[in-house]
Amino acid sequence: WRVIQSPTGAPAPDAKRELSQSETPTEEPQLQTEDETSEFSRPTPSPQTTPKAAPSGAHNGVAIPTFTLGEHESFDDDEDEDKLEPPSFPALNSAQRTSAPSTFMAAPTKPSSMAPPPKPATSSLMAPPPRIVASNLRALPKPSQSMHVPTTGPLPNRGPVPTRDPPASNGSLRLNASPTVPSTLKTPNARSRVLLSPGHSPLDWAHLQRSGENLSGVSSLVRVTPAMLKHNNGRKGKPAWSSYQGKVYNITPYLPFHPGGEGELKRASGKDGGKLFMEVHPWVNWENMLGECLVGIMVTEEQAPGHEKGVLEEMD
Ligand code: HEM
Repeated sequence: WRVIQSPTGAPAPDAKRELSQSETPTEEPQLQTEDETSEFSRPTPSPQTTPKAAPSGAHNGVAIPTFTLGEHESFDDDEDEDKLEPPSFPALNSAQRTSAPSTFMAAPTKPSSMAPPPKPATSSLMAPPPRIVASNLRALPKPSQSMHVPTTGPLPNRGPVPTRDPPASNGSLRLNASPTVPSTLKTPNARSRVLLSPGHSPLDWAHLQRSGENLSGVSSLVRVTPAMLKHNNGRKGKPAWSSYQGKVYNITPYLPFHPGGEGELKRASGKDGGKLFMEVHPWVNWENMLGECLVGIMVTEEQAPGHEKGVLEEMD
């Protein structure tokens, strides 16, 4: 534990640095001087070199060697590198040091009794860092060329904005809209909910669907021809049917519950309402909303048996 003390009586590295800052020696160096004299039988060192050696490494006569080595490593580029003390290990009186008197007795130089700390760049366990050459640096894209995201103007190759915006209120505007431009962008009033009459909230509709009431208007599922669908357009007391993805629904009971208003919903009467529906609110689950209103499935005229016509005439 005395290995931190220099055999030449030179102060420890910390003491060197502190001395360079012109600090006044204290009483502690006296203890250090005595210790060094008895240990190495050397004359009392110069007062210029001894005073601050004790505070940095000796506490109650015990030097702490651990940080001394670390500091040597961390100050590789320090201008005082050549004046550094010998390493703390092995101990000054160890067999290793006595077998190498040249390094032990010589003036403070780079420690030769210990292998120098490995440098990461030359370690065999780590691949050396890639060389950075000027040509590589020039090959990197400039931020203004490829990394820059334009903040104004149209985004290239993105296509039209999908119609997942809030629905529009005026269907005629959407119908007149250009097919390449989202209709919702041209609609002045993008969202127009109607004021539903009392007892016709979405929750009321949910209750009605679960009530068991026949909302489809038919006793069993029927095969609906295009003519049948067109006929049931909600006019003149006829039910309003609308098809969606090959299924036909009776939208009549839902009309007063439709948040977009009866007028909007009636536009899908007697025909395939899928296109209109998807233009306005593709996020709405049609099949869940109108599950109890299911009338049947779409078939061709040839596929329609005669009794379906009977059902149609019944409803007329
Ligand atoms: C036939 C099946 C349909 C069902 C089940 C249905 C259901 C709904 C629902 C649940 C909402 C509220 C949406 C929300 O809260 O985000 C809504 C709103 C609306 N629907 Fe429909 N709809 C149907 C058909 C249509 C059709 C065919 C049109 C237009 C031609 C339309 C136009 C609107 C409009 C304008 C709104 C109000 C805007 C809004 O609430 O954001 N709906 N519809």
